[in-house]
Amino acid sequence: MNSESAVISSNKNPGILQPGADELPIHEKNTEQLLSINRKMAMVADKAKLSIAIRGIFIHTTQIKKYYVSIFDPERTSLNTYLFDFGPGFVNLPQLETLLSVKSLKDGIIDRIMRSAGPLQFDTDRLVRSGQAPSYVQLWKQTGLKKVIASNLIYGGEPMGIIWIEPHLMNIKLAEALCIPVAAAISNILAKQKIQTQTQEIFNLKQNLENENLHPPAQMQSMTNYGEIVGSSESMRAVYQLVSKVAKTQSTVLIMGETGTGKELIARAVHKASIRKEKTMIKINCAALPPNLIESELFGHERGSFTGATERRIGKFELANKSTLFLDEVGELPLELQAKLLRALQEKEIERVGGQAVIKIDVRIIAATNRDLMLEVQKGNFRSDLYFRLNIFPIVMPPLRTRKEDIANLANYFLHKYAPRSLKKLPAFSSKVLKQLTAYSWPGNVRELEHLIERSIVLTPGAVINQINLPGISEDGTARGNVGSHIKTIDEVEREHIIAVLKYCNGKVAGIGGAAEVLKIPSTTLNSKIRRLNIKKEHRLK
Ligand SMILES: Nc1ncnc2c1ncn2[C@@H]1O[C@H](COP(=O)(O)OP(=O)(O)OP(=O)(O)O)[C@@H](O)[C@H]1O
Repeated sequence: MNSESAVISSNKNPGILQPGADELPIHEKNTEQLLSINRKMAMVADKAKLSIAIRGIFIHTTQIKKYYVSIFDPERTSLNTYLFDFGPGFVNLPQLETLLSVKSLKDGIIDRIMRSAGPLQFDTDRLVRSGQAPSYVQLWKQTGLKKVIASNLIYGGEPMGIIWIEPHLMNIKLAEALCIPVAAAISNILAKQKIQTQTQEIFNLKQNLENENLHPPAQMQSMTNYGEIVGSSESMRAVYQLVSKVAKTQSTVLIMGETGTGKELIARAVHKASIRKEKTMIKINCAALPPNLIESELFGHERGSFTGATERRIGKFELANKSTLFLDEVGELPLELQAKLLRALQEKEIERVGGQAVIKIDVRIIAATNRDLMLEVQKGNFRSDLYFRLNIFPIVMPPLRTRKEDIANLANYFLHKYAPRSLKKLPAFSSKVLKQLTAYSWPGNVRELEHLIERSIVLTPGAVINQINLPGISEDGTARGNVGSHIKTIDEVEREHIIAVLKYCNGKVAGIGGAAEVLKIPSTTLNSKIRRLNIKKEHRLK
């Protein structure tokens, strides 16, 4: 039976040759061939080697001259050419790859192959003559592919693609048998590629992360590297730079700035970024204790060294050994103790009160003050030698009024910090309030802002904070004269309070839910106050 007689064609499926008629029995030679093919395919590690292996097998073993492999896209809606070899005359035709790709799988050929349990053989001329041939079949004709065997490439039970072979001297069973190792090899290569891509992605992400840690953007640095410190203004960025410069050294740091500007936070940031970070930073507030107790607090005392010293006590210097000692409000230290502190810093050793032994200490000092220490030196309140000893690496904290761009971020940060504590849903600031916050001069700096936000969360009934009481700031958010220079009269305070309550009650004076009820005064009294304090209708509404 010759191959021509194998063509059984119907009007329904023109050009499809039914398998069976031109098959030769698989004899021993074929089995040998298959074993060798399997072995070769198992060694293949990449696409180039696969191409060489297939060519070797096809051309030398089965004399196939033309073949190509198409692979489904992940959604299985198109077939893309993965590999093709049409012989020496076609190597310089890269467009073949595109032309052989298939966009619609329901073209009467692909869908049929996908449904078929085994390979199918196609007759190019018949398909073209039928007038229904897709463009890639036209290409078969142009490239001299007279017949094509197409077989599903299945791996792990999943269709991967199709292999198209010019069946020179090949029976269809052998073609089918060939597809199994080819599918396995392609699947291995694709899996390896996927792992390589993922490994590269992970490597890139790690690289990005390392780069970010080395050169963090300003906002990230303010929010993450230094933990709970908020602020990305230029002056705060300058502070972060100083922190990162000094942290890794052993230098004494002197942090200066008004009260509430975050000096302690910065001291903690320096400690946390230093090599001493594993040990707790020890803090002493030099203003919080009477002078006679500070010495014992700093250096410790022996039992019986003074009245009330019933036990030996370890001082902060000893506690801070191998760590950091934060001397807060160092400007308040009495002169006599300044001399003892200076000695401890110079000699790196201390003596407990009432003790004889000299104790070696390895302590890093960070001091903070809201005083102008140079001025205190001039006034004779602070020893100049101690000042110079402490002022090795100064950091000056900017007051909040000079970095207004940080106010909204700080306010939101405190909102997130305190709203959950009062079991409230996170409220938002009205734009009027944000304007007021920005206009205010914040003499108590960040601490004042923090307390105000905490209070406002408690006092705000709704989801929006649209009322905030700031001295010297008018309703529209503009500054009213010099902050702090104006002391409010009782009438002013009363007027503001009544206006606030009227707004809260939507302008209602009397009755249930009216301002008089909230203020617990008769509505007649409230009305007379409204008249006397010149509160107009427009003041009462939000
Ligand atoms: N940049 C900031 N970001 C977030 N919170 C801040 C910031 N600055 C200050 N705070 C908060 O404000 C409060 C006061 O800060 P801190 O105690 O560090 O100020 P200080 O300058 O040491 O004050 P004082 O001189 O009165 O001791 C603290 O609750 C602190 O957490």
